[in-house]
Amino acid sequence: MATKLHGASISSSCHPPSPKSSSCKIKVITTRVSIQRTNQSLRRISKISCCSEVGAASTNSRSQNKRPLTTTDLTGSFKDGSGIRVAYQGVSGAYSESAAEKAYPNCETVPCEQFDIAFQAVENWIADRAVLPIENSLGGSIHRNYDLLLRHRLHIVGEVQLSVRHCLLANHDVKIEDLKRVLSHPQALAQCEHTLTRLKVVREAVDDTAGAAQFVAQHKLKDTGAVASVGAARIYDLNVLAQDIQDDSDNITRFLMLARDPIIPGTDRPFKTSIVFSLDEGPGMLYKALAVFSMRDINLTKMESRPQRKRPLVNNDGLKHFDYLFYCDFEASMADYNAQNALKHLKEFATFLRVLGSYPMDINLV
Ligand SMILES: O=C(O)C(=O)C[C@]1(C(=O)O)C=C[C@@H](O)C=C1
Repeated sequence: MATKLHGASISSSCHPPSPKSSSCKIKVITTRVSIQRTNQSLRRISKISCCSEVGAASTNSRSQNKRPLTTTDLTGSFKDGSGIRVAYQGVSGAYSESAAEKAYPNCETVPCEQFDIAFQAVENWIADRAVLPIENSLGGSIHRNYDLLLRHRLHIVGEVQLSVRHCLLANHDVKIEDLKRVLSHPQALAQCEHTLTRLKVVREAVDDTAGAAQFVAQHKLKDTGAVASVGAARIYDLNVLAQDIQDDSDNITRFLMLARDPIIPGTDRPFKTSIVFSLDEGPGMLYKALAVFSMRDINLTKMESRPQRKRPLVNNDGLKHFDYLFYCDFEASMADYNAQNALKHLKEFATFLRVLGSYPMDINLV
């Protein structure tokens, strides 16, 4: 199983690949990730270093053997995910890993201890993509990840909707009535509220669903179960005591795919764009902001407001108000003039505006 990346494994002192900086990065990876991984990274990093030297005048034999970049180098492997390393929060068997595999079927998944580490793994070129759960049809928004989107500089390059079917897992000789405690990710516990209330068990939140399964198995617990996937049951050799224990059979989590660079938005298929903005305080300000979309017939699919962490309170004529950031998804590509005009219009009065990404909509639910 892959080693989980943790905070200390990511050094912010290493920067995007250049022939000079890659040795520094390799050192970081060598100490933390499995040897096999390191070799793959070495190959990848040396390939990138090679590319960055294309065209440089040099007479040594290494330079003479270099071939020019082709379109396939730029796009080929990213199509089916082979050669891509995708960072996710959790351990093997987490739903985020399944989301990564749905988006990039042949990718190499990189488990990370926290969401923040997954972002840093991409920023520091340890991974090529990060996958991030952002909202669930039963549990709602994953607020922390909205905050992380703004704190980091990654771009949204895709979305994946995954049907999440939770199981109640326990060690092999444990019966459902033996359970006094159930471990899982807080979102998963919230999604199984009814079942867990009926069982009268104590709920304990842990970092991810598969991590809960791993803990129960490793410690051979007899009075504790885990809410996790059927895949996690297989990986950690646990018994499935109950299947589909989520409160509603339609339990869908939406994940975002993040990369260092944005993709070029297209108009060949349905696209979605995610933005974040802030406004001055005053009557009708949000109404005015949303009107830039409605007057152009652009459909909004999601709206989320989060307090501005650095200045939560604004002073308005002696009255203090919370100052908000508005996250908004709309159904249009940034290649579309209509969308460009809407944002130009919004920018005229928004106090802050950032496009988080323009990416193909996921229309296949798995
Ligand atoms: O713990 C996991 O398996 C995750 O991938 C995280 C997560 C989440 O954060 O929402 C993903 C999907 C489910 O909604 C439950 C948990």
